[in-house]
Amino acid sequence: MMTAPLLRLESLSKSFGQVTVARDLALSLGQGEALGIVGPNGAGKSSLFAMISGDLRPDAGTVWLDGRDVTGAPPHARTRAGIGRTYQVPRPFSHLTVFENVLVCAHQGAGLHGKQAWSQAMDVLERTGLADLANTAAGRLTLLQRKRLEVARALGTGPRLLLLDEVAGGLTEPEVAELVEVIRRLHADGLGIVWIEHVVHALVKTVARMICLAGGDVVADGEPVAVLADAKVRELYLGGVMEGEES
Ligand SMILES: Nc1ncnc2c1ncn2[C@@H]1O[C@H](COP(=O)(O)OP(=O)(O)OP(=O)(O)O)[C@@H](O)[C@H]1O
Repeated sequence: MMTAPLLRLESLSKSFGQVTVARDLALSLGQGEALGIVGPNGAGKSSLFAMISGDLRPDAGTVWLDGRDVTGAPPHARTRAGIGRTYQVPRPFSHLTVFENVLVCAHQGAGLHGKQAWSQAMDVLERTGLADLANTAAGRLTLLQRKRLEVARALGTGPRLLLLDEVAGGLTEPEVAELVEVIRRLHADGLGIVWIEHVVHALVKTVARMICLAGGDVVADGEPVAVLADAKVRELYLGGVMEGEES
């Protein structure tokens, strides 16, 4: 029997008045695949995540997870079904510790209790390099640590599909390299990943496939190097050089 794709978007459409964020969009992601998404500001990238995670209802079209139609499912049901996401603006519980923040996600997102929730949270802290900061209040973290915590909170919900929204933004080059290592390991462990990122070179080091979104549609889809060399993609970026690509 053929395995269903991890994620399939079929004829997805969404507009806010005159602004179209998805235009009959189709996309399929295999089990354990890592996909990068680039595209100019306002291309509809975050809106796409919102439609996958259930924060935004498409006007038309279907979202399939593991062959199941989840289009009508609310966000918490999609989290239970295996979709974990980060947000561009992280909002951890700043008065809670790093461990407690992830524990809440294991409890609420994955429905785990007691020892199971504890061991899931500890495992996630190890995988994201936050174990030494387990007892630090989230409000005291540096930007890199906050970005790691955002990934950790998404992982706490026990996803099979992880949606990363610009987690490398604002970091120094060595910090980007550290984050890339964390994400590469998650992917190597079999997690399906979709990563929206303006820091293009971080994507190139992590994913084997990239798409470029513009005007609510996929304008290029393929190997990262080929997508970045695509004439349509280069035209979308002023000067033809994308942020971070030169390094
Ligand atoms: N809830 C909303 N109501 C009205 N317009 C919205 C809403 N959400 C997004 N938009 C508009 O839709 C367009 C696409 O936004 P979106 O955040 O999806 O783009 P993006 O590709 O993620 O951009 P960026 O790279 O800047 O994060 C923008 O013009 C935005 O202003």
